[in-house]
Amino acid sequence: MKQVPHSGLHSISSRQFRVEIFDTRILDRIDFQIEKMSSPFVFYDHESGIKIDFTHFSTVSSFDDVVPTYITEIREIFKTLKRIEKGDIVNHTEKRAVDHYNLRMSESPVVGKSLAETLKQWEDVKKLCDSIRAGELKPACGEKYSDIIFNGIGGSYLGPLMLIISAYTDQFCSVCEPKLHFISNSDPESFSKILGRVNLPTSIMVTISKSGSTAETRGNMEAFNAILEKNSLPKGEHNIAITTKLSMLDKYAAEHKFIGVFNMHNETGGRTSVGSPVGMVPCAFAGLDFSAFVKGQSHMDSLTRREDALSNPALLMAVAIHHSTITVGHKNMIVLAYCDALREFAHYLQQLWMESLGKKHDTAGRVHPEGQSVFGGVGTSEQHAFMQQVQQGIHDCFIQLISFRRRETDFPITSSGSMGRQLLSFVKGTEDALVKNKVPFFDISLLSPSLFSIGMLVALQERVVSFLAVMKRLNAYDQPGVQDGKLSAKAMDKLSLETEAAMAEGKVSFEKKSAEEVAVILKFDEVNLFFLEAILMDMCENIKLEGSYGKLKGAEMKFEFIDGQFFFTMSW
Ligand SMILES: O=P(O)(O)OC[C@H]1O[C@](O)(CO)[C@@H](O)[C@@H]1O
Repeated sequence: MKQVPHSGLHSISSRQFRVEIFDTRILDRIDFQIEKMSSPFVFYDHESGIKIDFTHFSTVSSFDDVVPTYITEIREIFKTLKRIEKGDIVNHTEKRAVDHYNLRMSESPVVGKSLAETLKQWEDVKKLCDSIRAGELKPACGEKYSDIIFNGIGGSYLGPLMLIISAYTDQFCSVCEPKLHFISNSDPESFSKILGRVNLPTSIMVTISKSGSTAETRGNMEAFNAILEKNSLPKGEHNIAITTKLSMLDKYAAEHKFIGVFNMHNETGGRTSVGSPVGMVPCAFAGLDFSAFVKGQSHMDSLTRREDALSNPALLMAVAIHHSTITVGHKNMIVLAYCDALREFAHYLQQLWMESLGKKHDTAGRVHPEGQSVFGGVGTSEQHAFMQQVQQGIHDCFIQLISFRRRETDFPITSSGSMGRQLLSFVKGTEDALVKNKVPFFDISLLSPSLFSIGMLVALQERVVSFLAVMKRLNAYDQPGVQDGKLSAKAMDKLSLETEAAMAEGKVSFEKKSAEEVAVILKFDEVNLFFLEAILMDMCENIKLEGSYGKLKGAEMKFEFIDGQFFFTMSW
């Protein structure tokens, strides 16, 4: 194993590896050129200042040993990369191309999709949002719009939230004007709290949904619009939509004359949509320069498109991670970002990585379960949470540490010199402890948490995920598993409505009946008792709550728990 000194890495300005692999599948000889690397273990980009240090990714002895063993996969990676950029169908499950890289390419081969087109769309978005922010566009009451509620879930929520938190931390609601709010879940309690904070006549709900039919998002919009109606406020003035053309939401927005509709492409996946209007509109309302973000993505893409494998940062990361997972079996990745600006970054990555790489089948349709669990948060806070297990408990993970080298502000602190220097001590202190405890990690550092840097980080992770998917032979761009829960929730919705209707119809009463017996009383032929019992329990708790069981007004319901079973009583 090659020994790399703890500090003072060797400087190799230009080195060539000629690699011959005695594998009959490989017909040509491949040359790897290392140019801008100070060592095979450190990647550094002079232009942006991003540095990725693999020195302590101990499951990889050296890239010049390990990279050549993945030549077949690397060839496939570059073939796929080109097919993606050309707009070929690469998501075979959904039969569509994948265009998030094209949206930020200076010279994209796909007509109508490029960095220039994206920046043009950004100008349109900004125009509308700026006129709302400046009070040029006002609702009927004549006052300036005061509150924007972003409504979306998964990729239609995590990216926007991450961008806004990166600029304002979690204080965004009190800092931004208009005030910004997020609703994602179906959660009546948080929805009610948001409604309590906003001034309804000067509020806008921005509904973000690629499909335009996601149940939670649709439900939140419906509830908001019902409240507008109750208050005699027109829907159009208080709604903006971001969706694909002709989706259910798009049609609804046209019908109700929403003040803004911004379309995203069918080829833009939910978890990679932050570079589309999904990220633009939140940035515009928050006064953030989205163009810097997308230019950061574009710059990173130029680095991760490099075919000289050892100077392509995403390829090095993908090889290191893939090698580690197949040789040691590390299935957990912990992301620790040492900066409050990246508070939501690990959460964002969780969807990007796990929805993309957690698959049952490979691209040939064979059952071959894969996955990469992602956990994380903000360092140093997480050192006081899960780092005990990571350092000394089971060795089932590798770590990504992310930090920034330049500060805009600092405050003196006796023990460390300053607050910023204390943070650095914690980054390096953690790394030293990881080395001592033999936990592999790589360290990414950038200049400052600007939108450009965050764009680079997002694009880097997207590319690593794309590359890993090729190495693991899976489709990174579909998510059939998410569908399972969605379909079951739909079935539960149906039963819930049927139960309410059947009870209301005959003003049904019963005493001390099990869910199974209630099903017989309601004349349900085939019923999922697991669902029915949950519905009956919910009725017991909420039957009198306004807005919950409208048809059961006047009914009383209670349950008893006898000998390990629930029995229900209903009366009117
Ligand atoms: O933007 P939509 O269509 O509402 O979907 C939201 C999220 O739901 C998913 O389809 C499944 O979780 C994600 O891929 C997507 O980000």
